[in-house]
Amino acid sequence: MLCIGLEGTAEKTGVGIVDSEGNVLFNKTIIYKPPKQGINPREAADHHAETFPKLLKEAFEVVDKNEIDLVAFSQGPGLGPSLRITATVARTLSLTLKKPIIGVNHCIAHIEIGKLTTDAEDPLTLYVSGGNTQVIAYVSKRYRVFGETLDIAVGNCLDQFARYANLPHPGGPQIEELAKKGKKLLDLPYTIKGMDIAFSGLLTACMRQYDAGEKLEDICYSLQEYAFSMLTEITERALAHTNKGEVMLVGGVAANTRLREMLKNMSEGQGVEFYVPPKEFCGDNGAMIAWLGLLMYLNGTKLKLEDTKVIPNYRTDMVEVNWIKNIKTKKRRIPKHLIGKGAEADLKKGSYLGMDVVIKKRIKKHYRDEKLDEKIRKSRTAREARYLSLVKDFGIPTPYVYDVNLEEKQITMKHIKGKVVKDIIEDNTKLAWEIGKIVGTLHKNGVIHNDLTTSNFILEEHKEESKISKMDKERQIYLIDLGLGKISDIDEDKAVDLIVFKKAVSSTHYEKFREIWKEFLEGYKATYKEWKVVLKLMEDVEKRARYIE
Ligand SMILES: C[C@@H](O)[C@H](NC(=O)OP(=O)(O)OC[C@H]1O[C@@H](n2cnc3c(N)ncnc32)[C@H](O)[C@@H]1O)C(=O)O
Ligand SMILES: Nc1ncnc2c1ncn2[C@@H]1O[C@H](COP(=O)(O)OP(=O)(O)OP(=O)(O)O)[C@@H](O)[C@H]1O
Ligand SMILES: [Fe+2]
Repeated sequence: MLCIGLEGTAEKTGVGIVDSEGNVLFNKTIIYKPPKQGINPREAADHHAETFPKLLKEAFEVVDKNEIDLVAFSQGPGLGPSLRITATVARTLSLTLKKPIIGVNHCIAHIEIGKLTTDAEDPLTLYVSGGNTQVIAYVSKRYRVFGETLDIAVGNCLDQFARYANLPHPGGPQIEELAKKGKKLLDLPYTIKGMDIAFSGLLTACMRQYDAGEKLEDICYSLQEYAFSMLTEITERALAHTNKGEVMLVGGVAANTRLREMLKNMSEGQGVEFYVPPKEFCGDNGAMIAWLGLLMYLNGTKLKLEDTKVIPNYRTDMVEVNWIKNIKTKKRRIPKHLIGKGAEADLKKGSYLGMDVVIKKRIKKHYRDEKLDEKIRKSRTAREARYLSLVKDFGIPTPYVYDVNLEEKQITMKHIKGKVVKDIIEDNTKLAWEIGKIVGTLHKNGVIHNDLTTSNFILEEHKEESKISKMDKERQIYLIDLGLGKISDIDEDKAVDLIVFKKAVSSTHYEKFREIWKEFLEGYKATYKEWKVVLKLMEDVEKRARYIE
């Protein structure tokens, strides 16, 4: 069976033909070069209208058009005008050839072509391009987004900086070349919120450095080091969270050698495989649309012509996956001598003045520039120790800190005997109410956690019944992992704290998401009286990173 795929979500026009065995018979992409002020959606759409007929002619010179059995097109996410032209061309083609039509999700197409062209089977995927930045994993019948950008995509950040510095579009490859000649690491913002990330602060800071006359090579070097370390870190965080055994890098920015090197290095450190598709299949292309179209069609998806409307904000987790059947899942393994291995730290049991303790050591990350790595690990260790003590004063249970060693980047704290809330919350959603209360208390006191997930709460175990006094009967939930915490009374910071938690819950506890989120909000509202402002802002921030018509 042969499928022709049309890609046209933004400024690239792509046509590909793939057979049901996964052989790519034709694949060509033509990029629209935008004027200096950036992509104008109408002009990008005009480019598609001119380019599709040319590409189709070429494709049908390689494969007889009468042999085509299926027409697939990118239905979203993307720019409205571009998507509409692509859909129109696809409808016309389907009617002319009298063959069925199928609309596919562009982001998932990037992942599936990656799986086709590498040995990856069930990877955690970092998808980085001009329009998207997401960390995605397949869990329980859907591709779920564990982390993503809260503002602009990384490719967009690179392209916007390039334009500011008078470099041609697309900026990514230009910056990569210049970065090779840069040596000095500038001081720039490094923004991580749980498994989410933000780039606009980094972009503005680079523009200011350029205005101040810093060498362009050094800015490019620093921009790459910061942006790619941040991306590698959120991927590592999602890896520690999902325990997947493979990492894959896809999207246009996957062409970058430095980013590949960092992710490979991180994957080795976590003992998992790393994959990246050949360059032809990293950026937008028609073959990926054709291949996903085939997978869906052969597994029963049929689309009526009236259902071919474009979906500009088509989310990765909206797609019901029917083509993944028997999956061979590899798992990340935690070394035996540790009680836990997070994204940042190794956790070991120990003893301190006769007490049971946990030693949390932030280990060196060899993928990061050495100076940047030292700075991050030191400041987070100091911060975590400080905040664990600080929030105790608000009545929030945290493990007692016995010792802090900044040289070793190590904290010795009380060992909380119990279960991580992530493993038990689905059977006891009321725990979310308690978490809401803890977060409400933090916010009331002007503290932001910045890494709220159900892995960062521990429910203390019951002591032996006979030894329990009345007061002890109330089991306590302990808050841990405060390395990203900060003092702030800014409502937007509080809103982002909730977004981070919401996303962690919706990707991890999808079946109980509504109940957990409802309980959480009730606990939060009961504790923090300014909740209304925060919830309103949450909606605004959530909208920011989406495509709009
Ligand atoms: C919605 C869709 O249209 C959009 N497509 C897209 O952004 O094109 P893609 O081909 O996946 O990626 C282009 C981006 O990839 C960057 N890029 C290309 N080569 C690069 C390199 N060597 N280093 C860094 N970035 C690079 C470009 O600067 C540009 O931002 C997307 O996938 O989000
Ligand atoms: N004081 C403690 N007592 C008992 N177990 C703990 C304690 N601190 C951490 N742990 C265990 O170790 C795991 C990882 O700890 P933590 O989240 O602090 O590390 P991390 O590297 O910062 O993780 P992340 O991947 O969230 O960044 C926890 O989920 C928990 O299971
Ligand atoms: Fe793309």
